[in-house]
Amino acid sequence: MEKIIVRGGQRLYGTVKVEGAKNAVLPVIAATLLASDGKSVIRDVPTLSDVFTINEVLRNLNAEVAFDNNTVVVDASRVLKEEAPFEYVRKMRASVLVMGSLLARNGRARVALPGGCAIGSRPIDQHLKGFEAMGAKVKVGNGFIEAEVDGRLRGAKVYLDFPSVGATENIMMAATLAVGTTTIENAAKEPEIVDLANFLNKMGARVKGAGTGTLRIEGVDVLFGADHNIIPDRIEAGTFMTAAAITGGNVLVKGAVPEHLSSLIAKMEEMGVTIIEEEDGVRVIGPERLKAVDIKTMPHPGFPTDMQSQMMALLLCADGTSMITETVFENRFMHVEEFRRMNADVKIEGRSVILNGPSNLQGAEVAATDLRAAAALILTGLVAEGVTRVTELKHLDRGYVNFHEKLAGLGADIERVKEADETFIELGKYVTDLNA
Ligand SMILES: CC(=O)N[C@H]1[C@@H](OP(=O)(O)OP(=O)(O)OC[C@H]2O[C@@H](n3ccc(=O)[nH]c3=O)[C@H](O)[C@@H]2O)O[C@H](CO)[C@@H](O)[C@@H]1O
Ligand SMILES: C=C(OP(=O)(O)O)C(=O)O
Repeated sequence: MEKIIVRGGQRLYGTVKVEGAKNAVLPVIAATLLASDGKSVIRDVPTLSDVFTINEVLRNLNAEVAFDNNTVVVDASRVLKEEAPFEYVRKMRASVLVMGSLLARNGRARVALPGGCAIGSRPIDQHLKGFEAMGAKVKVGNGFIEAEVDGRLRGAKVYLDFPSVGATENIMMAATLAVGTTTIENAAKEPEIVDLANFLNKMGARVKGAGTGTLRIEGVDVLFGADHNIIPDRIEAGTFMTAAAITGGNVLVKGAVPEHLSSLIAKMEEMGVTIIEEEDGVRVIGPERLKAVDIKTMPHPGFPTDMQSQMMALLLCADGTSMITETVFENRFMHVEEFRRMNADVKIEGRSVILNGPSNLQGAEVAATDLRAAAALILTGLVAEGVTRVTELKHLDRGYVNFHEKLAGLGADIERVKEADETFIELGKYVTDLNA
């Protein structure tokens, strides 16, 4: 078993560079399946386990995929298969994003039911509602969702009950090759939706309104491979901004796009953090004392749920009482119990969490419950007294490239070890002490 070991007490200084966005690259790679002609070249791709998984899903569907030097090249011009099996969907829910492309290309898609995960039940009813509105027949059985259409999908009006990111993406991809025009009302407005729309338009699609609540997609007959650079990861950027703030440090987060981070910047400023927009990123200077604030997660441009646990780490260090309300996922507080193991004064009340800060944080052995919780526990370890050991790093690797190395580059006392290595290191220290 691998662990990250953090010894608290170092302020972070320097520059850290963000990678391409996980949540942009996964739908973009799924969209490459729409190109029956030509190769797609996707650049600034982070080397995350989720990217390896989506690449495997595509290979399994008979696409040719190469991944080297942060660049993914996809040739999806061969006849595609139609099934995404459970072994991939189980590893990564975003595998369901191939459904829209497959349905549009093949007229048929069969994808394993994703089921729930650590942050909520996460149904995909809104995705399916969109496909049905476009003329697909959807059947659920034996652990699979099957969608099929006679001939081509037809443009339709789709109203989403909630501005779901995945449903907006899946329906948008399906609509690009439909006959006629599709409108998606109450669409998600996340920067990753805009990135996907830009990629689709480069492929020859006609998508308008990305970034607003109404998307209009005029179907075309054929799409072509295209060349695209993925936007910077606003959640990775926000995580490093939090690392700077929590340690009272001074860090330039290179590549952070302020317009993608406006709710986080506003909340950090309310807490007394200095944020300076520089030419190539965002500089964060942590204050001596942080102020308590209330936070409610919302769809973009509201406060992102993917920053909720990192912000919880920061609020544990603030003076006074804070409240965090989670409105996007019904069960995204699994990390609270882990924070409590670090002596955090935090309790859950319904869909909110109440924090009385500053907590007298102490190092402990804690387990990551999802990828953002993994990052948040490590951030807490940066300021806790003593040693924090974080396990279940498979979650971290889904969303962060070389997280501990980037933090070490900023001055954190952090290492990643295998359990056997740790015993060896401890033994080494013991022998050194004996010899002293
Ligand atoms: C790969 C990716 O991009 N993941 C992001 C994406 O996930 P994802 O696309 O899964 O998130 P959604 O926006 O779809 O989900 C938001 C809420 O809507 C509900 N819902 C969603 C679809 C549906 O058909 N029915 C339904 O009820 C979900 O259970 C959840 O409670 O957006 C989330 C919300 O910003 C982020 O936390 C994830 O990091
Ligand atoms: C919840 C997240 O991702 P996913 O939707 O891929 O589980 C996340 O990135 O925080």
